[in-house]
Parts: sequence; C-alpha cells; structure tokens
Amino acid sequence: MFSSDLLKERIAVVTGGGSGIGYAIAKQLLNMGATVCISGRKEEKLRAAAESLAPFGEVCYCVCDIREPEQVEALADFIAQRYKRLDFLVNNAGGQFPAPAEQITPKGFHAVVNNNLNGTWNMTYTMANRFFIPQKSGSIVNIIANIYRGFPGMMHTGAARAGVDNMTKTLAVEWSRYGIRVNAVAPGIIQSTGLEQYPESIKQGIAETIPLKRLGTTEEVAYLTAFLLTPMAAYITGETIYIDGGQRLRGDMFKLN
Ligand SMILES: CCC/C=C/C(=O)SCCNC(=O)CCNC(=O)[C@H](O)C(C)(C)COP(=O)([O-])OP(=O)([O-])OC[C@H]1O[C@@H](n2cnc3c(N)ncnc32)[C@H](O)[C@@H]1OP(=O)([O-])[O-]
Ligand SMILES: NC(=O)C1=CN([C@@H]2O[C@H](COP(=O)(O)OP(=O)(O)OC[C@H]3O[C@@H](n4cnc5c(N)ncnc54)[C@H](OP(=O)(O)O)[C@@H]3O)[C@@H](O)[C@H]2O)C=CC1
Repeated sequence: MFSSDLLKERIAVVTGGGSGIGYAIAKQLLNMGATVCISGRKEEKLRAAAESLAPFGEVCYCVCDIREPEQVEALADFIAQRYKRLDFLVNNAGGQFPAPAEQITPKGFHAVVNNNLNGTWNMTYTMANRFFIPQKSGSIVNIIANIYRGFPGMMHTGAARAGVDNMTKTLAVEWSRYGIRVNAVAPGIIQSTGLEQYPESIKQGIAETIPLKRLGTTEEVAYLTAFLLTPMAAYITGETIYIDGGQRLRGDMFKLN
C-alpha cells in the first residue's frame, strides 16, 4: 500500500513541513517516491529539515508565510519553474494558543483565524488556479483539528478549523469537475514539536481521556494523509477523517477551570 514507487514523478507541497506532523508527512511522501517541497516561515528550520529528509528522496524548501498572498504566489512560481506541475497540496501549517474564550481579544482571534483559515485558502486558491485546475488533476489534504465537540479552550482555532472543514466539502463538489479531490484530516492530540509548546498543566492526564489511552504519533497522521493523496483513495472526496484514538466520542479535550 505504501510502496516506494507509488507516487513516483508526483510533486507535493507540504506547508509547515519543517517540523512535527508536516515533517512526518513529507518523509512519508518521499518514502513513496514523491518529490516534496516543504514550506514554512523560518528558513533555518526548513534548511535543517530538508537536509535531514534528503536521504529519503528529492526534497526542496521554500520560505512562505501562508498569510501573505504574494509569498504564496512566489512559492507557486518556484514550483512552476522547478517542476512545471503540482500534484498534491498538504495544508498543514497552522497553530494557535490556549486561552479561555473570554480572554481571546479580537486581535488574537484575528491572528488565529488569519493563520488557519485565510492562510489555508491563500494556498488552496493559488495552487488550484496555477496548477490543479489547468492540469485537471490534483489532490488536497487539509490538516485541521478535533473540532467534533467544538474546541473548548481554543475557541478561535475551533472556529477557523470548522471553516476549513466546510471549505473541504464545498471544494470537493465544486472542483470535482476539474478532477480535484479535497479531504481533511482531523488529528486529536499528537506527540509533536507543536504539542511541546503547550503548558504541562494542560497535557497532564490527557492520555486517560483518550479511549486508546495514549497520544497519537506524527507517523500515524502521515500514513492517513498519504493514503488520502494516493490513487487508492480515488473515490474519497469531501471527507474529514478523525485520527484521535476515539477521543472525540468520549469527552473534553482540556480540563476547564
Ligand atoms: C491539545 C492541543 C491540540 C493542538 C495542538 C497544536 O495545534 S500543536 C501546533 C502548535 N503550533 C503553533 O501553535 C505554532 C504556530 N502559532 C502561532 O504562530 C501563533 O500562536 C499565532 C497563530 C497566534 C500566530 O501569531 P502571530 O504572529 O500572527 O501573532 P502575534 O504573535 O503577533 O499575536 C497576535 C495576537 O494574538 C494574541 N496572542 C498570541 N499569542 C498569545 C498567547 N500565547 N496568549 C494569549 N494571546 C496571544 C495576542 O492578542 C497578540 O497580540 P498582542 O497582544 O501581542 O498585541
Ligand atoms: N500536535 C497536535 O496535537 C495537533 C496539531 N494540529 C495541527 O497540525 C498542524 C501541525 O502541527 P504540529 O506539527 O503539531 O506543530 P508545529 O508547531 O511543529 O507545526 C506547525 C508548522 O506550521 C508552520 N506555520 C505556522 N504558521 C505558519 C504560517 N503562517 N506560514 C507558514 N508556516 C506556518 C510552522 O513553521 P514555521 O515555524 O517555519 O513557520 C510549523 O512548521 C498544525 O496546523 C496544528 O495546529 C491539530 C491538532 C492536534
């Protein structure tokens, strides 16, 4: 299923591919023969990630803040010049900060929505118009979050990710006429570099709230994402697949004081 030449000659962009889940996705796609361009805001981080990914296949990096349409356009130029086409877009870049809703200022709300919702659309709009629509082919996976019961403790990101969840469904229908599939992956709590930024108080005892009694791994998210991109998922579009050890069915993500 994940054979080393399944994605041969396919070109992929993974936003936020310099760390955590995005890095694991990039590595998995390389292992399946794809050529991968990782992007993010920090050049040094991207350079180091690309160096450590190089033994697995053809990888390059490009600095691009997904919130800035001109930088997204420049990333498309870079891909067009280098590879002339694009097959896969993984919208993984994103993030937020934990805070009770009443303490999220309009500026903080805007920062998180801008990153996770507007940024995802900037990438999707540009890559679809530059590559997928003219090619009449392409596959997009949006990495969102576990928003099944809202997102107590991170309302801003819940709202933004719900926007991406809905965008996924709409684009799957609208762009089916161009042969483009659009799906989303909703990770629960994943042991990653991103999670290290959260305070211990939030993470304490969290595995107990998960039916499978552990956090997920970045590799597990990468397997699911890679599967959705492959021809084996050719009849799947407009889906959001949760990968959360069953947590969404059980209860709250965070203990609210
Ligand atoms: C269980 C977990 C499951 C999920 C895990 C993951 O997702 S792992 C992945 C985890 N990885 C990541 O999350 C990484 C990516 N995350 C980020 O880059 C940032 O969190 C961002 C999305 C806010 C973007 O930031 P930016 O550069 O656009 O914005 P800025 O820094 O200039 O701030 C603008 C305004 O936002 C507000 N505000 C910001 N921070 C805090 C805070 N801690 N506290 C309170 N408020 C905060 C504040 O109002 C600030 O304005 P001020 O008061 O300064 O005038
Ligand atoms: N870990 C978890 O438990 C969960 C994670 N997620 C989501 O999965 C995704 C990956 O998270 P994870 O790997 O854990 O965390 P990381 O913090 O390691 O990854 C986030 C990545 O996004 C990039 N990024 C953030 N903002 C921007 C931006 N404006 N433009 C370009 N790149 C950006 C960062 O790159 P750089 O620093 O170079 O800008 C970084 O590589 C995120 O969207 C996250 O919210 C969702 C649910 C749970």
